[in-house]
Amino acid sequence: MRFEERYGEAVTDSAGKDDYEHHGGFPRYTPAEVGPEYGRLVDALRTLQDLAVSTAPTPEVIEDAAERVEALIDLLKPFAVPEGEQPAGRVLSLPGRGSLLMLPWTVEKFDAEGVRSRGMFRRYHLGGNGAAHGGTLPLLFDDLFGMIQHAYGRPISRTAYLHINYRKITPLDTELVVEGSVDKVEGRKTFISAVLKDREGTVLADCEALMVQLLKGQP
Ligand SMILES: CCCCCCCCCCCCCC(=O)SCCNC(=O)CCNC(=O)[C@H](O)C(C)(C)COP(=O)(O)OP(=O)(O)OC[C@H]1O[C@@H](n2cnc3c(N)ncnc32)[C@H](O)[C@@H]1OP(=O)(O)O
Repeated sequence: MRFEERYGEAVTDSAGKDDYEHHGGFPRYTPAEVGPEYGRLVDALRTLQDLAVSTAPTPEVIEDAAERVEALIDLLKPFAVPEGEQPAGRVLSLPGRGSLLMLPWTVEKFDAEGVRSRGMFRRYHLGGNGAAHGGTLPLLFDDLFGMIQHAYGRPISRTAYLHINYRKITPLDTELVVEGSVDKVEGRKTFISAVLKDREGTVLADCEALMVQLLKGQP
């Protein structure tokens, strides 16, 4: 299957084709085929996360909610699968690639020249005084860097360091854009940088990182 068919319209012909023989001990990740019901579930769970950290229900409602969540756990538990087989994280067309851990951002450019993603930090990501938690920005950048590596055609690598400059407060519920690209490659080392901006183009944070290509069997 052609690369762009696997990853969708955000991908252009210049997207790299990496070699899975050099992915250390990582399982082979392939895009997941899911129906619209999967995106619906992830979206509902994200709203639930927002509500879980922003509501103060009565004890009766908390009891009721706990029972319903426990029922949901019982429903899903029998379908547990090993890493690499779950759709979460493997659906490029969904916000956060369908993973609840990732920021619910949507990739709009994915090629060898770089990756751009757009989205919002939500109530779930609150740090204090209306701003995104400082720890959520490295998550956004680190995941973006993984995609940049992939789009550039580099084998899966581990982040050796990640340096963030927090330039301005990152607001919640505001559309933002993050974009980055490979700066240089030196043997196993890939140097990547990216910038987070608001819609007016104000830089909120910038980040640079070193990713080191894994050796055969390296975890
Ligand atoms: C289906 C669609 C999916 C698409 C998306 C898929 C996304 C998937 C994304 C998955 C993404 C997953 C992402 C994650 O999971 S990132 C998870 C967080 N990162 C880690 O857990 C990494 C832990 N560390 C390690 O494993 C090792 O330290 C690594 C592997 C990084 C290097 O240990 P290794 O023993 O192998 O190599 P080396 O030490 O000989 O170093 C090699 C070279 O690098 C240079 N160096 C090293 N460290 C630093 C440093 N801090 N500053 C400056 N330089 C540094 C070093 O000087 C040397 O340079 P040189 O002397 O050769 O010039």
